[in-house]
Amino acid sequence: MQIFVGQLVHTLDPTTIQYSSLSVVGVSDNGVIDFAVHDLSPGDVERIIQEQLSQKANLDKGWKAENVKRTVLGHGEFLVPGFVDTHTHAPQFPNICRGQQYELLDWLKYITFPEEEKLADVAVAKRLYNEVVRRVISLGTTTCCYYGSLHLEATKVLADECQAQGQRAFVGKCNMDRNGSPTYVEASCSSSVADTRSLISYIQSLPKLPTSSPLVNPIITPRFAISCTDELLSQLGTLAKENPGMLIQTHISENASEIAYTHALFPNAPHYAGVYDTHGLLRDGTVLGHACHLTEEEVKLVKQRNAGIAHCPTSNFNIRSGMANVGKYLDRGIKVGLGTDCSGGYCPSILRTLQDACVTSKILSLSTPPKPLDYKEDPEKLEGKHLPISTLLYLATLGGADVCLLKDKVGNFVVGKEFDAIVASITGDNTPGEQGRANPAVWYSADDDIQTLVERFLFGGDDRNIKEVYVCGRRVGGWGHSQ
Ligand SMILES: O=c1[nH]c(=O)c2nc[nH]c2[nH]1
Repeated sequence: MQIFVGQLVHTLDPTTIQYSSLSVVGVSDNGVIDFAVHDLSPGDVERIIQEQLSQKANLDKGWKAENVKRTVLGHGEFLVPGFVDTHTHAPQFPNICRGQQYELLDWLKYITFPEEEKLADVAVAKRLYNEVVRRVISLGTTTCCYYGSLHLEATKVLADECQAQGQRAFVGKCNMDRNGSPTYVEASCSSSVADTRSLISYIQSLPKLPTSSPLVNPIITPRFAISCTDELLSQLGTLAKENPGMLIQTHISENASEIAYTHALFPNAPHYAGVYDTHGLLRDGTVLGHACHLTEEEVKLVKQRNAGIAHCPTSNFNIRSGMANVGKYLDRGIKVGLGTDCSGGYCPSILRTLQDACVTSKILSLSTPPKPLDYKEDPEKLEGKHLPISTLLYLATLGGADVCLLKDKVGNFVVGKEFDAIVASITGDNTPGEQGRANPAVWYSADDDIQTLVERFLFGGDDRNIKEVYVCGRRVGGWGHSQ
């Protein structure tokens, strides 16, 4: 068992955040949160720990209290639930920061497809994916939805890396049997589906966590409607039907030219979302990347099907796609998480994505027409307002977990969930010559309360402020972590 003693923050729903200036969290050897007691005064800590340990010993006579490892956090340190990245492209990482001069369709043609093509070589995949997964973990992402390239063998390597480095992940091989480039497109619909089936079997054979949940999961990944023939979408719909609990990820309604092209390719579909729906690909566990320009009818359909949205604001700004109205989606009860969308997005950190989600909501709120003087604002509603800290942290953690159908497993520190967590630390020393873990954007003061520490971390933090990263109770990263 491990016990963490210190400050903590987590969310319980989109508008409920819990700060605790002193908590005790016990994590069993299988990685599950055994107890969590908050808002303690320092004099209570030892008594609470001893009560919990003796309860454990009473329940299990063979259990020994001497195997307990204690981690006591310092003042500028606190526990945050591990981040969930609901949308990123592992083969595109070498392109991070390139290509912002293009919009989506040209960006795919000139920047993205030529890079993804390189993954035909498994040696490239081995070098690249080791680095990608390591970097993503170092930024506090404990669960990640990865798009791979079109290649089966390279995508197996990506799954192997997540497994080896201990990251909870959903890994999919992109399906694309049309509208790629002459050298980057799948040979046929049948080979695309056959490779997808092989990848699913391969990933399902990887070892499980001590809780018997899988660490790495397959995810069905039709790249987007434009890149899939009707036949391919139908066959992927059949595959989805055969695997009712399996996640599906794709792009939707990202930019104006993409939407127009989709309508031209699928003239009989009622709208973009309808293309996926009519092929059985819009359901609970579908992760829709972007969703910047959904029509009212599409919003209703997404809610009806209980699909989730990966909000990718950094990418949406970078390649000038649009702004997703996350406040509206949350008001309608649609599941929403955050996606870094590298390399449309130029930063693999969910913290950066959270900051851009905040900016998106502020721009949308500034673009809302002024309200009449007698207008009564509904305090429960988020649409038209800037998103509060509670909602931003929710999107980065529990909201993402909900999108990935993991809400009952991870996303906050509720007893019975698996311990996916970050130990954040904002006490870096900025004295000249003492570079250490210093982050010049974060100003630490010994007077800071937990709310202030959290604000500083969310808006100024980076990997220098991510001291430890845990997945299912096992330390997998953070600075100072050796592999
Ligand atoms: O941001 C994006 N990145 C991609 O790789 C992609 N493919 C289709 N649509 C896409 N959008």
